Amino acid sequence: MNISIIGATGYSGVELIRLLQNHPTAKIKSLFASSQAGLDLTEVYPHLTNIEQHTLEELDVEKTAEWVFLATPSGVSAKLVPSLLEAGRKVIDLSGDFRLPKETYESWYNKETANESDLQKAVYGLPEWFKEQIQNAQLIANPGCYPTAAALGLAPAMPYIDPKSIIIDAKSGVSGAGRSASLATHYGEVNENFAAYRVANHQHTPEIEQTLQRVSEQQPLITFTPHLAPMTRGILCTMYATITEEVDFQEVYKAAYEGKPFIRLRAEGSYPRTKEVSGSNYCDIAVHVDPRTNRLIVISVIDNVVKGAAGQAIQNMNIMAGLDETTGLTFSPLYP
Ligand SMILES: NC(=O)C1=CN([C@@H]2O[C@H](COP(=O)(O)OP(=O)(O)OC[C@H]3O[C@@H](n4cnc5c(N)ncnc54)[C@H](OP(=O)(O)O)[C@@H]3O)[C@@H](O)[C@H]2O)C=CC1
Ligand SMILES: CC(=O)N[C@@H](CCC(=O)OP(=O)(O)O)C(=O)O
Repeated sequence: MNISIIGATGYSGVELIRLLQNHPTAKIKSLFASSQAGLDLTEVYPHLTNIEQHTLEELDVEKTAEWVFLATPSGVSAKLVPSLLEAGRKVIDLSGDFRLPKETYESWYNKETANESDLQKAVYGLPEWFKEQIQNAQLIANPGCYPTAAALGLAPAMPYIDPKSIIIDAKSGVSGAGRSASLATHYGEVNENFAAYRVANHQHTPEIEQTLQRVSEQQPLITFTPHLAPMTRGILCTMYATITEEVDFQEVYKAAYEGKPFIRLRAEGSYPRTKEVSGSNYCDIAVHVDPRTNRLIVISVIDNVVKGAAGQAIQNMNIMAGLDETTGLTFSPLYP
């Protein structure tokens, strides 16, 4: 399987490079960048010295291989994907451009996306819930990092909770914001610091609602509050919802995720931590029930650049290619 990565110099791009090294049938053929095109990969990432030898190229659709991963900022793939599909490529887009209906995307991202007919071609790549559709897709909209952690954590509970009562309190490491320098992610601003951001207007809100609606008969209305935590990798979501039907939630989750290799349902009432999934494609989930408030409380953790981006993208590629979905992804988290 010959691979091209567009946006290879970003954090998700370089994570794709790391993970694809463990893949038995994938081979990186070309890496494309934008402002850093023309440099050797090792000039941008010296940790890959003697491991990957590539010159970063300026994008040319003709030069892309059969499998294309787009790890570019929002707005870029909306323009590139139509010509990649036209050229017969199989495309996995890590950005938000193909995840939402046009109007919803444009109002939450404040930019234009592709036209309706191209948007219709995309399959939402959350394998634990949409594997069948992914098998036949030519274009995957790889889920966002927060939506992956939140939807995997809440989906099994949807029939038994009030969909309008959901509160998602999420914390992300700084790599979620990408590699470009910014004041918000500057060491002096993030270290020993902790803050909420984009309260009531984060672009992942409609994506989480859309997924929870697709996996149930419910119309959720969520409160989603992201926070920036002083760590490099990881997302932890603590999620609250009012219980409408008393069931054994541990059993409900066990049944929902049986045979799903990357979901690790932890003991009821336990406390998954971000380091326990760091560098891996696992999503660890624990359910708690608070009888005093009649609320379900779910904790879910992922590595934002692996299950939240590059790892999930490779899981999708495996499914599209008819391989076992775990191919090249069965390594342990990096601990401590
Ligand atoms: N970081 C994360 O945890 C997650 C990220 N994502 C999504 O994945 C995508 C990539 O994110 P991330 O890796 O963090 O981003 P980075 O900012 O780290 O990297 C962006 C990459 O895109 C390239 N690029 C920038 N502008 C253009 C352009 N106009 N045309 C082509 N290439 C361009 C850059 O190239 P150069 O260096 O040469 O300028 C760089 O390789 C985003 O859409 C993001 O939302 C999704 C889930 C999680
Ligand atoms: C910590 C941090 O800044 N995280 C980013 C995650 C963005 C992302 O993944 O963007 P998509 O919308 O393309 O999925 C954010 O909150 O915007």
